Amino acid sequence: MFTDRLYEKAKPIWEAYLEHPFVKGIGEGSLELDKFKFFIEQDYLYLIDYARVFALGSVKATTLETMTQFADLLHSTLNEEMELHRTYAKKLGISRAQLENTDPSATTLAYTSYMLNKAHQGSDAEVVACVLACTWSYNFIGLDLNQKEGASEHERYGDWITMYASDEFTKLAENMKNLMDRLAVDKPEHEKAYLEEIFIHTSKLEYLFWEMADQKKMWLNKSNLLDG
Ligand SMILES: Cc1ncc(C[n+]2csc(CCO)c2C)c(N)n1
Repeated sequence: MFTDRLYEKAKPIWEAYLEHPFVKGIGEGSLELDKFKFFIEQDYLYLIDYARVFALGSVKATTLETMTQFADLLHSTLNEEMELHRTYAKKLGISRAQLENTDPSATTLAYTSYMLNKAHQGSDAEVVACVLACTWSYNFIGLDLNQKEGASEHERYGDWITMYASDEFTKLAENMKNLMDRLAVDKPEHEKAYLEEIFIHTSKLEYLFWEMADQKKMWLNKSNLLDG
């Protein structure tokens, strides 16, 4: 399967997610709230553009089945994924207006701009390659964290783990992998290599996103010259 090839290539990056202090902090329930708050705010902005990528997928789909699949993903992003963030934001004292008016960090801009660019330029297969690492890697992380005794019952981050490790979410990730396999199967090698490049770039951007949240980094690490 094409997605087996993608996984083999991305494996060192994906394994590094599990060792990342932000991800480990979610699993152990020890992550500082200010870092999680920063993540939720940036991720909300990310999700708005991510939803747009799914909308582009519906436009580019060549079968009604694929069109429906993208439309379902658009719906679940706006209503389930973003609802989890709205619920967390409420608990953290962030208003809805505040959520929508956050300034994007350099990493958020890089990631969303990259996905939108590749999705606009490409076909439905490139659209799936753009969004695959996000959905699949969150399920990969959720399932790993959920193996730890009591992790899903943690007061702070238990809901987060439960959502991404759920059967429903696992099925969503599986459906997306199947769609990638279906769309890639007849493509010539140079197109497969291009899809793989997008998958690796987005896998790296996922790592940068964890790093950004852990450091609460807007533009630069040590100076606030470019902030504000
Ligand atoms: C940086 C970042 N990457 C991936 C996700 C995960 N994610 C984005 S939309 C969606 C639902 C439909 O696939 C999921 C699981 C995230 N929240 N933030």
